Amino acid sequence: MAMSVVQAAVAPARLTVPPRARTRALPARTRALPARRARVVPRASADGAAEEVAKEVKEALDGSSLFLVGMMGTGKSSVGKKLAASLGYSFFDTDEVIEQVTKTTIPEIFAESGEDGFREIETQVLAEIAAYKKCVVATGGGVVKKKANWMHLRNGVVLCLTGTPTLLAARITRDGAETRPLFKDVGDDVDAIAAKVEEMMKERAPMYANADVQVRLAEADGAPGVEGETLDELNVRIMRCVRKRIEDDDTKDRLRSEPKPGDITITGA
Ligand SMILES: Nc1ncnc2c1ncn2[C@@H]1O[C@H](COP(=O)(O)OP(=O)(O)O)[C@@H](O)[C@H]1O
Ligand SMILES: O=C(O)C1=C[C@@H](OP(=O)(O)O)[C@@H](O)[C@H](O)C1
Repeated sequence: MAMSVVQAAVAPARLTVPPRARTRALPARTRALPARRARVVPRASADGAAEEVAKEVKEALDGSSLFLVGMMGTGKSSVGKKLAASLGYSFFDTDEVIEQVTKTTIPEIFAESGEDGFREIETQVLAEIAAYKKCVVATGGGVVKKKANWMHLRNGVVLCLTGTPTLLAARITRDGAETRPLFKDVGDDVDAIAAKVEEMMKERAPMYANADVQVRLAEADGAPGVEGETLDELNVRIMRCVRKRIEDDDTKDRLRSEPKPGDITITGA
């Protein structure tokens, strides 16, 4: 049998999770949760809490995957690995899989095929990953822009990480803006990067709002742009948010229910 792009890209040990049944993978948006405003959940102490909350979230998710969306630098890849470890799920980073499959870097794909070329590969990779259960998937920041991608994201619970442009710009600057092709003309001035982040956030806000769960990153009191939470604390807080959302809505029913009109907003798809 021909290998899928995902199978070709990841180690066999990562692929012990059986593909989800066809009937669950196909219907677009059929498992959407209604749109919800951001919920503030108190800061979490990571000490000893991760295991307990992970057990409850795992039960509540009942095998559904968790898709992380959000702007560049919100930490989807970093915290995604922790979430997967806590839940005993497989971890995928769509950007990483794209680079493994194409044997090219993301900046090179943008340079050679433009953003449209990159988005085509991104959709193909997302479609394959979404066919598996029990995965935490860190997506690229622009995945929300394409309508077709939501069909795949809706195979699981979609969680959006948000942060201030100042915090995200500080992180992007630390990493080096040149690693992110959409910032290639902005330079490495942190204020210019923050302005660009803000502009992109405005454009994408209606699409990020479609996520089932919204989690806002913490900043240190009175120190904009300074981290206010460790990754372990964020990991626990995210799991609490997911658990709360699932409990509120009795996801066992909701994840399989028909969406209501207005559940999903896509612009520029
Ligand atoms: N909670 C955190 N505290 C400190 N640094 C973080 C945190 N989360 C992410 N980072 C850092 O921010 C940068 C962007 O994180 P990354 O996971 O690559 O984001 P994304 O995948 O959303 O683009 C990385 O350098 C990462 O180490
Ligand atoms: O926001 C975007 O459009 C993009 C975000 C990047 O991923 P991260 O969000 O993981 O940095 C990567 O997919 C590409 O550079 C485009």
